[in-house]
Amino acid sequence: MPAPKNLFKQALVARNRQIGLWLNMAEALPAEIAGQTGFDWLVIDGEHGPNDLRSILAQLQALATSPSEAVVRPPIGETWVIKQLLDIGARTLLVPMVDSPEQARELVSAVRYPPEGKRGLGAAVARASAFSTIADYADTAADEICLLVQAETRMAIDNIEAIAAIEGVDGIFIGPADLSADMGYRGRIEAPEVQEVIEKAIRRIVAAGKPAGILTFNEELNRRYLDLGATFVAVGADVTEFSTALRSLAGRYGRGSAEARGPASY
Ligand SMILES: O=C(O)C(=O)C[C@H](O)[C@@H](O)CO
Repeated sequence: MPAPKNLFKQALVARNRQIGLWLNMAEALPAEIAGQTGFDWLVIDGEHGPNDLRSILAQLQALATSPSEAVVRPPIGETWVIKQLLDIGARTLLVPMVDSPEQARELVSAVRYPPEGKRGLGAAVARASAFSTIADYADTAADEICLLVQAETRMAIDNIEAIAAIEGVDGIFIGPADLSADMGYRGRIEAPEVQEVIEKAIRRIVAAGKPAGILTFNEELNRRYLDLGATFVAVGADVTEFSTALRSLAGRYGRGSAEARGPASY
C-alpha cells in the first residue's frame, strides 16, 4: 500500500487555486473546527505560533479526516526539524526564510530518503507510515511530500528563478511581512514599493514554472494576487479572526474598544 495521495500537491501542479488559513492557536480543537470550514489548506504555524512537536502532532491528528491539507511550517528549515515533522505525519511543508538555491537544494535532500536525499529512516515506528501499516511508505513517500519554500527577503527575491529551478521545490511562497521589513517598510506591506516587488515576484515565479503563494489579511490584495496567477493564497489566521469577532461582539454591547479594528498587516 503506497503513501496516500497528496491532493493539495496535485492541485498545485494543475494550478488550481487553493485558498488557505493560518492556524496560530496551537491547539487541536480550533484546528479541528477550521478543518470543517472549507479551506483548501491550513497552515499549522511552527514559526510564529506557540507550537512544538506534540502540539503539531495533535493538530495533524485533529485534521486527519478533514478535506483541508494540513501544511506545517517549521520554525526553521533544519534537517533534524524536518525529519521529526515528516515522521509525525506532516507531508506538506512551508519552510520560512529560504534565500538561495543552495538552501532549497538542502531542503529537497532533507525530505527525501537516501540515496536521493538524507532524511533519516525511521518509517517503521513513525505515524507517517501509520506505524508500518503503509508497508512501502519509504519507497512512495517522496512523491506525496510537497515542499513549499518562502521567499521573504530581497536576496530571496533576487534568487527567485534560481530557487524555482531546483527540482523538488513544489512552490514558492512570498512572505509580505518579512519582505516588507527587509525592504525597510516594516508593517507597510501595502506600500507601492512593496507591492511592486510582490507583483513582479508572483509573475516571475509563475513564469519560472512554479506555483506562487502568499498570505495577506487584505482581500483586495489577495484577489489581485490570484488574478496575477498566484495559486495558493492564504487569506487570514484563526487568531485574528477570533480576536476581531470577539472585539466586534463586545463593541455591539458597548464594551471594549469602540473601533472595530481588523488585523495588523504583519
Ligand atoms: O512574512 C510573512 O508575511 C509571512 O511569512 C507570514 C507571517 O509569518 C504570518 O505570521 C502573518 O503575519
